[in-house]
Amino acid sequence: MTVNTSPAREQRYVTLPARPEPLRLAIDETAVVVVDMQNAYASPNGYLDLAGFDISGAKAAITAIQDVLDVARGAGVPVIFFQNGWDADYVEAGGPGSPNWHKSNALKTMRKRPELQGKLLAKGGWDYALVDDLQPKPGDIVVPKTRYSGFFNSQFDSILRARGIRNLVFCGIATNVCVESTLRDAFHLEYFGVMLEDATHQAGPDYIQKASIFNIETFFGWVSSASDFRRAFAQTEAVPAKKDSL
Ligand SMILES: C/C(=C/NC(N)=O)C(=O)O
Repeated sequence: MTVNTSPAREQRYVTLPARPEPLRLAIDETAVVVVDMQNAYASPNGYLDLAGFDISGAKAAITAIQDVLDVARGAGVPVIFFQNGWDADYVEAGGPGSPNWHKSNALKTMRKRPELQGKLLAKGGWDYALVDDLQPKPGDIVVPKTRYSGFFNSQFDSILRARGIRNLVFCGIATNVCVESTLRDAFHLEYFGVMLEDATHQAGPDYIQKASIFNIETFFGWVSSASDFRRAFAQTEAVPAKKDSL
């Protein structure tokens, strides 16, 4: 039985300009991760907007992500969408025994405004849906999640390991919550995480975006941009397979 399903073949690499240093990535070991680009986080009258967060940067992030996905799909890089939320009865959100019940601003907003009950981040509803401008295409993967980190209680790690993915390119909303939480967990699980800063938007004031960027480039991973991602893939390097492995 042959266990390794990838035959020895040419390896393709890109060198992504990044801080604190450029990253040379094997394309076959890389995935793009789109975090929670749902109406809840990126549309007027979605959860973040209703909860009083400034979502004015979401439009620019959507445009940048569209460009990143265009490049990724063209290069055969897997695209993985996270979709954050809970069943319509909010059982998955956890009750008063869960810190999530106390910290989730979506749950708190619904308790404050009972007319919103059942609307925010509920599976099947408009708020939970991915935004129209970033709909998955055939071959993309959608991973539901119920907490900030995409690794927690989800299929994400198994999906990555089964495909030999080691490098994760992050975009989405919110930089300082689900993007950073997932990238931190990626670091602890030995994945290389890079965030495309202009393809993200924070939940909170501008300094929060800067704080996340500092954390990521100093402690947990690398920071690059959507335009550098495109430029890097325009200069793909092919390394022929070694003769003795043919
Ligand atoms: C504040 C918040 C952020 N989520 C995210 N996708 O980063 C939440 O879900 O409450």
